Amino acid sequence: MAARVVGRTGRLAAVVRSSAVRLQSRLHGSTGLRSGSQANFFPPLEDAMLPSGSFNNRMALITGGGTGLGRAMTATLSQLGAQCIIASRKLDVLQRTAEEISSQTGNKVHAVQCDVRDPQAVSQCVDQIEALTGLPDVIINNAAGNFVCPSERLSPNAWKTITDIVLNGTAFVTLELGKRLIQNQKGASFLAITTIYAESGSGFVVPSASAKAGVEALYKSLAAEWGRYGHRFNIIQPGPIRTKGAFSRLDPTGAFEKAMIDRIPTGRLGTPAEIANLAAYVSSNYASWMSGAVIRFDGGEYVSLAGEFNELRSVTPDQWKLLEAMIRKTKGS
Ligand SMILES: CCCCCCCCCCC/C=C\C=C\C(=O)SCCNC(=O)CCNC(=O)[C@H](O)C(C)(C)COP(=O)(O)OP(=O)(O)OC[C@H]1O[C@@H](n2cnc3c(N)ncnc32)[C@H](O)[C@@H]1OP(=O)(O)O
Ligand SMILES: NC(=O)C1=CN([C@@H]2O[C@H](COP(=O)(O)OP(=O)(O)OC[C@H]3O[C@@H](n4cnc5c(N)ncnc54)[C@H](OP(=O)(O)O)[C@@H]3O)[C@@H](O)[C@H]2O)C=CC1
Repeated sequence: MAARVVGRTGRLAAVVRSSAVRLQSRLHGSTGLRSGSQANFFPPLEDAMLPSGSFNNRMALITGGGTGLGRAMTATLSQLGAQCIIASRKLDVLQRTAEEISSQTGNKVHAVQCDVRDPQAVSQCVDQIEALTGLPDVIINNAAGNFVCPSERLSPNAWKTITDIVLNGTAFVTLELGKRLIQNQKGASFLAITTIYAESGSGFVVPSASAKAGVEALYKSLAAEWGRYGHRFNIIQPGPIRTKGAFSRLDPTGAFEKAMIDRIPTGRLGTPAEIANLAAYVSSNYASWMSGAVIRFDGGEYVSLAGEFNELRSVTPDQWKLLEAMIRKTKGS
């Protein structure tokens, strides 16, 4: 009897070990067990979700709107009728994006140069915006900087650069616009784009994690304080969505993409159009009762990373039979 149990236990250990090996090999990029075919259940819809004209006569400022997710949000808002202003450091990039989007949607997109780390530049940028369109109804704080780096290799200036762009930049833009909106008794929707690890923290992107957590505290605090002025503050935490800006700095060799997709329950990355639809909804009057919300939009990645037992997804039905038999055999403690 004892020999039978030992034999079974040995076999079980072997199958579990081989599962672990397969799991490791998935993590390191060789052929995995999961094909990601569950992505077929979750096809992204790319067209604008809100009724056309939802943003007619509305002005939207999108920081970092020249590239990546900011560009997609600008395109969607513009398609829905908004007059957009995009602001960041590279005027040529902004102007190209503005022209491309304007020519597709027929709605004006303005390009304004601004380094959000510099409060004076932010103030001048808001002067320009007031002159161009008046104060905006929609503000999306999307500009960011990031790179993967072991924390022991970070210089003080590396820390300062990321936290200045992400936390101070968001604060300067939000406070400058907030004060002027309050003075003019005009309401607005503020949205900040953070990340799922703003909540958990993450090694190797510590300045970004710290600054994004600060942005979330800022937005939740102002949601409570400035509702009385007609301002809503919300946060979207995107999971991985392929953009040149993010992927070139966070996975420069592409070695981690497969492992990342394997841990996402919906089996795929998000798309810029999907986040643009969510940002448009949150910024629209359809969401006028939404304030102080933190919306995770990540295909399930966060809960997948968090659950201690989630690796058991790689246990096969046959292995489960053995595990269950062992568990059922256990009597007492
Ligand atoms: C298991 C792994 C999984 C991998 C997943 C991959 C994909 C994941 C997707 C999910 C993403 C989640 C969150 C994403 C959050 C983001 O914010 S992505 C957006 C990224 N976009 C950008 O960063 C665009 C803007 N970035 C920049 O302009 C620059 O990169 C920078 C550095 C942020 C700012 O530029 P600049 O002001 O010109 O700064 P520099 O003068 O170049 O540098 C300032 C100091 O920083 C030091 N530095 C710069 N790069 C590095 C580096 N790679 N490593 C270490 N240090 C660096 C630089 O040396 C300066 O410091 P010193 O003066 O002391 O030398
Ligand atoms: N892509 C992803 O998987 C994820 C992205 N995010 C977040 O989404 C947002 C957009 O990222 P993404 O589109 O991927 O990456 P991008 O690199 O394309 O976007 C970052 C933008 O920020 C602007 N920017 C950077 N520094 C400054 C500055 N000092 N002043 C003004 N603008 C600045 C850049 O423009 P310029 O260089 O002209 O200044 C750029 O347009 C960020 O907040 C990021 O943290 C969060 C989670 C996942």
